[in-house]
Amino acid sequence: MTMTQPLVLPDTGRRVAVLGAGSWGTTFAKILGDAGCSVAVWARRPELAREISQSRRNSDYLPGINLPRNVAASPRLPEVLEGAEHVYLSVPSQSLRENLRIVKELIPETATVVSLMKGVERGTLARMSEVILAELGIDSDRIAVVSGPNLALEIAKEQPTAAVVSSTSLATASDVALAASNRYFRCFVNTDVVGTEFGGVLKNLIAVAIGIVDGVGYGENTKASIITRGLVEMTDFAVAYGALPETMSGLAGLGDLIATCESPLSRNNTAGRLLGQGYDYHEVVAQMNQTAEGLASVAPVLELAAAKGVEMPIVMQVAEVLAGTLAPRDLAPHLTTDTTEPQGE
Ligand SMILES: NC(=O)c1ccc[n+]([C@@H]2O[C@H](COP(=O)([O-])OP(=O)(O)OC[C@H]3O[C@@H](n4cnc5c(N)ncnc54)[C@H](O)[C@@H]3O)[C@@H](O)[C@H]2O)c1
Ligand SMILES: O=P(O)(O)OC[C@H](O)CO
Repeated sequence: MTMTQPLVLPDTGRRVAVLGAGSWGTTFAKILGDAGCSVAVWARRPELAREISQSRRNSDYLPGINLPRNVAASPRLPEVLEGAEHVYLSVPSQSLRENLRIVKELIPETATVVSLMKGVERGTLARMSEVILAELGIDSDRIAVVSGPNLALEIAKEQPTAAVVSSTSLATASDVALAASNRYFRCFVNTDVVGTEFGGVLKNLIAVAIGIVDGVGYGENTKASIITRGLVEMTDFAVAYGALPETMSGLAGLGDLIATCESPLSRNNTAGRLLGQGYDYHEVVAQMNQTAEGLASVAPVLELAAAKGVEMPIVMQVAEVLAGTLAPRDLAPHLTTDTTEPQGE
């Protein structure tokens, strides 16, 4: 039996913790480390924790990327969370609640809790910040969310981009933005938590639609129509839930929509492409070895849309393709329920 080494971190700056050592958790740990923080990462698998701490690598998720020396990992939650000023959460959305129940007593009393996730919980229909609020029972001013055009591997290669940090407290958002901004990653702040979170959730669904038509072999007109009409659906939905329209035309809305729809690095886009190529839902899930949040968020988003009377024809068609009741080649942006509606507004 190989022993796991104790977590050793150079005391370079403020201590933060990242829970989840997949593509985004590890990339965000690098962002924080390169911004000067001392970063403890929770990796469920001891061998991954060892690779991160000893080789400064996470070769399964981020091949070829070197992590800074102020990032180390452990499978033991108490030593990861000890003294953390910020706790960044990057596990699959559907597993957040069960994970919070495990870590609740270990999170330092004054820590800010930050969601890096882009999903809605099935069953409760809760956004990730709402799950955090419900499970931890902390003041909403201690909760922040991060979202934007943030494809992990590009950022891990230090290609410059930006993100939005949102919290009901501007001071909390600014504090997180300061901790997470570095020479290749710039954080802007706002207090529109609803819009920032829903932007990240909804663009995943449109990216699945783009992947589907890509897999079918349709070209740029179809994709541009879906992106344009998709942004309308995203905005109608988010505004119905209290978001500011400008959030949807910013980094957390349009910005992330473009990045995710255009990139073969996107897992949602990839899952859609497999559907478009004729694989069914179960075959796609079996082929994906990373989290494609859009697949789980379709049903809760449609439930939320129905509750507010918001029409989402593209998301509805994605649900039908997933259910096997619509052929991928029949997914089309012109299949709105009301063709007299002004298009692209
Ligand atoms: N990868 C990106 O480019 C990116 C960018 C921005 C946001 N996000 C969001 O970050 C979140 C995490 O995505 P990711 O890309 O890191 O996914 P991933 O699939 O790369 O990694 C998920 C991690 O969670 C672990 N995990 C799986 N099931 C778990 C469970 N039940 N409990 C605890 N841990 C579990 C996995 O072992 C893995 O380490 C998602 O909500 C995603 O939408 C991802
Ligand atoms: O790989 P995806 O589809 O989960 O997208 C990753 C990020 O959310 C892009 O901003």
